[in-house]
Amino acid sequence: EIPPGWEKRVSRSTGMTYYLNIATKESQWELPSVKLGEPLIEVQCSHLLVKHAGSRRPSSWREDKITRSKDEAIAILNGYKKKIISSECTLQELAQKYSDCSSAKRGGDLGLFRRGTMQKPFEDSAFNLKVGQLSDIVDTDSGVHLILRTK
Ligand SMILES: N=C(N)NCCC[C@H](NC(=O)[C@@H]1CCC/C1=C\[C@H](COP(=O)(O)O)NC(=O)[C@@H](N)Cc1ccccc1)C(N)=O
Repeated sequence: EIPPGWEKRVSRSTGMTYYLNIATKESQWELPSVKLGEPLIEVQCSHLLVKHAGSRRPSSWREDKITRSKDEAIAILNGYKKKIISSECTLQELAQKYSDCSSAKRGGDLGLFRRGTMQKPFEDSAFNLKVGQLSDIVDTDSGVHLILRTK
């Protein structure tokens, strides 16, 4: 059957069935195969980062000197999570406006990455998400994140 995070579509021009990745809007003819039990080599994620005074680099494109407390950053991120879960906004929309990471310009998209690239708490969360699944709040030296696995 179709793995989570994908949708079956019929091409209007050819009547052929194709598969659409709900999060990345990429499409492909072949049924996306989730080879169960195979080690997951790389994933694609989008994230929303809220930095705080204790972040390793308390500065971003949004704010030159970030002084909010970690508790405040967590409260802000919980507010964003509620909006995403209620479908009021998408993570991409909120990341574009509010993420303290340079990936904000790409709706938080980090591209495909392998283990060993991101900080451990981020990697552990990302590689445990199903495609289309949103993480809990993840704490790294950069700040606090929401992660959406898109591939
Ligand atoms: N694709 C890669 N190889 N990029 C290197 C990742 C380095 C890695 N980054 C992290 O673990 C966190 C989690 C996601 C973003 C991130 C941190 C910071 C923000 O925090 P700060 O460093 O100010 O503390 N954003 C980045 O790194 C951005 N280049 C991510 C990115 C942006 C645009 C396109 C692709 C990737 C690390 N080992 O520090």
